[in-house]
Amino acid sequence: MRNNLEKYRRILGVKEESFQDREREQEQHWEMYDAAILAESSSDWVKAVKKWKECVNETLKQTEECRAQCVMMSQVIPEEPDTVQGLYERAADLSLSLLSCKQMCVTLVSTRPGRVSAVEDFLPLQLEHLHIAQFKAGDLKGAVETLRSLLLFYPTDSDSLSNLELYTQTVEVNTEAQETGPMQEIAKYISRALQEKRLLYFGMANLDFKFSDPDLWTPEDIVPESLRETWRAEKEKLHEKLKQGEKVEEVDDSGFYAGGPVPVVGVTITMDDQRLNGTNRVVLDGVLSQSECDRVMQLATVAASMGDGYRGRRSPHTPHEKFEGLTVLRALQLAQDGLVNQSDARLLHEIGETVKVLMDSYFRSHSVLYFAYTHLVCRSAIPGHQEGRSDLSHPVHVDNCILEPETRQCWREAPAFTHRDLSAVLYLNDDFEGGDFFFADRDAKTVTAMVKPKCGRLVGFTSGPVNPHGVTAVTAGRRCALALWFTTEKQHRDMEREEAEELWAADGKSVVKEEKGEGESALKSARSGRSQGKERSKDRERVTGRRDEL
Ligand SMILES: O=C(O)CCC(=O)C(=O)O
Ligand SMILES: [Fe+2]
Repeated sequence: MRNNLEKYRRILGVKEESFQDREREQEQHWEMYDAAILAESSSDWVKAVKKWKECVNETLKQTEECRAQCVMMSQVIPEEPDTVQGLYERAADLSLSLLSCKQMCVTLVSTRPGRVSAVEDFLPLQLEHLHIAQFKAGDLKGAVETLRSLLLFYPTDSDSLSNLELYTQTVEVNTEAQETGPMQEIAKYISRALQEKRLLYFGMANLDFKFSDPDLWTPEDIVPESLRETWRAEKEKLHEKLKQGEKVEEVDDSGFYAGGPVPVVGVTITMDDQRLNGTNRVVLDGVLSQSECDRVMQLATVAASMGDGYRGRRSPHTPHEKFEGLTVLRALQLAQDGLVNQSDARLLHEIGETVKVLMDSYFRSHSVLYFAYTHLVCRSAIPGHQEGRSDLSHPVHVDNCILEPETRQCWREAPAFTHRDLSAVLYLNDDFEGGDFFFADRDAKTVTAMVKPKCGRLVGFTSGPVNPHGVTAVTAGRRCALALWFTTEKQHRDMEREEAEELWAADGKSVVKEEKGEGESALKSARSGRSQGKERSKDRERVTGRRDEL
């Protein structure tokens, strides 16, 4: 649907005003939510405060709009039910249904469009983030107000109580700040919710009304005695489920198993799962010789200056760095135009073949592996833009799903490249500052392992939720790496790579260079080992799948 909308937008004569995206209007709080998380990840606390406040207000607004819809719907009187009900029962049923509809708005508003599960405790979660951001931004009065609002949801929460003590004892807090009460809107929200819940639970206990409470914070004393035992048991079950979710998440169900052989002469395993504190991760050294690194670096320099930047954007991740990318096909086209050496363009292609052999062998699986996307990427620090910088060169992410650090969930859905199964990054140099690769926990904060790039070092891992990762800021110089992704889904194989191979084949040269004992190459055994060139030319059919890119 979204893709179609984009297509219509591009049709000649269609103006932006022709579109009114009603769905987007209902998604604004998610945009604010994402902006707030982003601001937090770069420690921009002032912005985070602003975005969290907007998010809380928008969430309350969306809730009101949803509740108004319930009122509209309730004005249509349903037909006479089959069951024989007295007038009072019927009236009670209708008004309880209205209340239940209003309560369900919590679930609707806290479910991202296109997803099935709601973010539990959505409003308390936002308040939790907000008070921390306020504290960090130095707005202690705001932090006290937000924390007191959060305590209305969970009055006995020990973490919140000790935070409150910390905030109110901080020297800079004046009496006015100390006496700040909770936000009025939140106080009203809670007291209205409690009134409604009381009636709904009464209906459950006495009128056989069915109601499923969308909140985790509902206090026990709201629930009538007769329902308490079942209520407690259900709550216990829910907590158990949430805990289970946390436990199983570290199991990699990708179907890949680290620990296979490394069948390339000169390549050694430097770090395995154990050294990298995780699952399905590896660091290999000796994949490229120094002169190979130099040749690819040279290619990057020439090609980048030819303007194959990152689709006109300076950097997709940070304004403090310049980001340049080059694909195999683009390298070949530049070679055909005589702008770079044919042999260097070909080297880029061949390195990919070696990496594929290594990844395929080390991460054992029953599936056939295809290239999904390959590009050479350089990140350069922009001089004069490094002072006081606290962001990352590449924020913590997972390659094939959208990581939501607050809930520790990872959503395997667009715009993530969901078909990516294995990721590999092959480094080319180390003459820059910063730019370390790191694995992180799903909270996107706890670093579990660091890898320092250097020529010929390859970091490989499964592309799913067990392997969140990022890159620290490049604060001086230029850091280049060849990033490769592999897929087990044939329809998502890299058609651009095949196009490049066709061009080479048309030139009367085989795609994979024959082994001639080039002397310098650490790539020897691999390149001849596993070429799928011939196989590819057989299945030439066009795929309609989305073109892969960064
Ligand atoms: O350059 C690196 O070290 C990692 C890059 C990365 O994670 C990515 O492009 O997805
Ligand atoms: Fe990545």
